[in-house]
Amino acid sequence: MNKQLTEQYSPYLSFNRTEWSALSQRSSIKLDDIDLQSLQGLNERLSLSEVEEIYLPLSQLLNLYYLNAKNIHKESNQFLQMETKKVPFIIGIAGSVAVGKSTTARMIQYLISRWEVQPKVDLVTTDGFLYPNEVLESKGLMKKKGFPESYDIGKLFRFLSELKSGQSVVTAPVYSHLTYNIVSDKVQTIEEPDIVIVEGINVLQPPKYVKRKEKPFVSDFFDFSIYIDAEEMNIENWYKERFKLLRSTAFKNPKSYFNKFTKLTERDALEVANRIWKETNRMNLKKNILPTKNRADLIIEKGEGHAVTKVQVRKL
Ligand SMILES: Nc1ncnc2c1ncn2[C@@H]1O[C@H](COP(=O)(O)OP(=O)(O)O)[C@@H](O)[C@H]1O
Ligand SMILES: CC(C)(COP(=O)(O)O)[C@@H](O)C(=O)NCCC(=O)O
Repeated sequence: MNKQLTEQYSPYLSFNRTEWSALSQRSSIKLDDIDLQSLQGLNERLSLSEVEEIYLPLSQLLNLYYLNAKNIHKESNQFLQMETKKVPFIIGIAGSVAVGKSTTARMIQYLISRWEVQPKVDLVTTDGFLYPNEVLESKGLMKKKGFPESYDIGKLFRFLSELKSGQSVVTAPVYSHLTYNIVSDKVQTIEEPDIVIVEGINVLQPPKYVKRKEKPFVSDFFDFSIYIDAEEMNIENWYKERFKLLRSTAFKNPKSYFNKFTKLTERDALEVANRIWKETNRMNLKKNILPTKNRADLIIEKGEGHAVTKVQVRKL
């Protein structure tokens, strides 16, 4: 099929970088109104031109979806003669380990908080819904961290149901990348949010590990979902670069689960990163994450240096 026909039958509208970044001019949110230092503080590698050209238009599009969702919520409740409770707009962000989900989520959180309506926007990562290491060990799943079976998906459903039923205070469990485990005595408290961003590798996955078939998809609770994608080679490099960086920073903390790797030579440490990537993260990407890409409302394709090359938006 030629390109034009493929696009005609695709459920997505496709924008190359030039087309998408031209939308930046149409955005009512301007980079001048944004505290650039705070934005850069989110991730020192973040290029501000990338924020302006790619993430400002994205934030503007999310703003349209948000305002419309608020309207339809109010009007349909009036029609159904139901009380209109404050219910948060939920954005899901999916993609491989190391593709940039947390960075993108923090950036979107920041940009949303600068909207004229100044919504209260919270960010939750699904890491917190992993089973604690003790449980993973007993189930023989330590090398399958991040695979569907390593998450307490029932707990994630309960959390999302509480949010979507308008419960004013909701708590989420917390994961520490330092100890590589759930922090049993800590929770993240979310109070009266307008928007919640739920970021994680598993957020677009089907409920295949739930015994009762009638369980919903995690994404049934989302008002908008984003999948971040890149060539596997790039993601692997980003994973290894991050591993190298952490080795010279966070891993040095004696409390770090990975502290033992600081004692290895650079070559041996990279060998470990290589093994973890191949045996766990790459396998998970191929088997469980990439197949969920076409469930997203918007797909971001990234190339070298995290530069966005293409954005696809589901046709309405
Ligand atoms: N837009 C971006 N520009 C530059 N570097 C980025 C960007 N997004 C992510 N990174 C870098 O890529 C690596 C993986 O990003 P991270 O957000 O931690 O991924 P994930 O949450 O998907 O595991 C990190 O080292 C991060 O600094
Ligand atoms: C906890 C995670 C599954 C979550 O991934 P993230 O949402 O941070 O991309 C991942 O960071 C992880 O620990 N994967 C297992 C193998 C590894 O140590 O990378």
